[in-house]
Amino acid sequence: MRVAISEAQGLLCAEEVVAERALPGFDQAAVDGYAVRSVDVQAAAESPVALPVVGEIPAGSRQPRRLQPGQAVRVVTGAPLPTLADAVVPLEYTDDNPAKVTVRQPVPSAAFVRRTGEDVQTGDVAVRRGAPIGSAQVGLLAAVGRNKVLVHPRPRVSLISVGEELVDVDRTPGQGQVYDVNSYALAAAARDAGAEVTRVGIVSSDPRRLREVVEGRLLLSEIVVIAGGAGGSAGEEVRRSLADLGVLDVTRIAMHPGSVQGFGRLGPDQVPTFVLPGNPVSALVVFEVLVRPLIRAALGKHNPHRRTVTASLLSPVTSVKGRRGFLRAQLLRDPDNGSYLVQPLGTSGSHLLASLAEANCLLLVDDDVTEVAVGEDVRVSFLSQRA
Ligand SMILES: Nc1nc2c(c(=O)[nH]1)N[C@H]1C(S)=C(S)[C@@H](COP(=O)(O)OP(=O)(O)OC[C@H]3O[C@@H](n4cnc5c(N)ncnc54)[C@H](O)[C@@H]3O)O[C@H]1N2
Ligand code: MOO
Repeated sequence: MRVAISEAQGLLCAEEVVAERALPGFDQAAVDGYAVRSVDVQAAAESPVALPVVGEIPAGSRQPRRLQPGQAVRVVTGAPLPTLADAVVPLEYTDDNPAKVTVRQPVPSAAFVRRTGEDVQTGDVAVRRGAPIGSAQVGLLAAVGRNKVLVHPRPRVSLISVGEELVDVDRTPGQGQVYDVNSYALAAAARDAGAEVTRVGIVSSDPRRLREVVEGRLLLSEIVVIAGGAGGSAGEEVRRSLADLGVLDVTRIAMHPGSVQGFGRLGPDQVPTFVLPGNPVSALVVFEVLVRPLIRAALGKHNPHRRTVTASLLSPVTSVKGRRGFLRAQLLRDPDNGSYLVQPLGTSGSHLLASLAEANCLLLVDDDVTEVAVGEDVRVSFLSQRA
């Protein structure tokens, strides 16, 4: 997608931006002073040299100027250098006399001159394909005269919560009702991953209503996420109501938390659609493990995965046999030698959200491992710590 450079910040460049003009675009003064031929001021090493001043060139001057041997022209920073001049004498080396300037110190050729193309030459790649566009890249694009740039756009992600027990945080929950956590938490996670987010909120699991909402979102999304209604009879209902939009496979995945999940490619554009488990921790962890990398890949990230490190375990952990564990934990640094240590938070309940809020990493346990002892090395995946 081509966007205005003012909209490109935070995205990855999707083209090799070749400079069609040099930067600087012309030889120019780097300081306020006097443009001269350097040979004419060489003698200032022994005694001051006086040169007649034949004019002044402001920045942005369009008039071509020419210097005769033995003359000086007053210039300001950024002013085009007159032809024949090969150096600028800074004001500080002169008496700044506007009629006849006295130069007290010589300058070598090319001194205090910004040369054409010394920053970027015509034909150079100013911004590489895959480069993150930050303030410096936006500046460089402007400097080489580009007002638009090809980027990987933010994928549009829609987040829907289903569950008859849910109420929005704006309402007062009745007996047996709970606040909708997932659409808010997942919207935040999707935004953090770099997506453009639509939080649809709670949608009734009435089959026609759910189908209608999902069908609408499929037309406006690159990814659709439905949280809740993965397992049991509710899951069956969700699957049935979306059946004519495409194949949605609801199954068990060998991970904990978050075993029951669904995935399909729905609608005319085969939009990846996830059905995440309803338990808030499970929903966030499955999003982290399966949905986030898809968003990162869509953004053009070379490696869409989180950074992982090896850390030494501070308390023993147990994990469910036959399922890959993603345990909430705190990653620390050993104050003595800086090595990584990891403190598991000791909770595995998928409804215990406060412990996920405490965590800054997920401790990864292979599916064939059920126990890990203190002091053993484990793999740890970072979580976002951005406020
Ligand atoms: N007989 C079995 N029952 C369950 C199993 C199982 O293997 N056998 N697995 C449990 C696990 S683990 C999960 S996870 C859920 C998956 O089923 P659903 O995706 O249909 O989840 P729900 O039943 O709708 O909800 C589970 C739990 O989470 C609460 N929830 C749901 N949505 C939200 C939301 N948006 N905000 C806050 N809380 C939410 C919901 O109230 C439930 O307490 O199945 C288990 N049962
Ligand atoms: O599927 Mo559940 O998510 O393990 O909590």
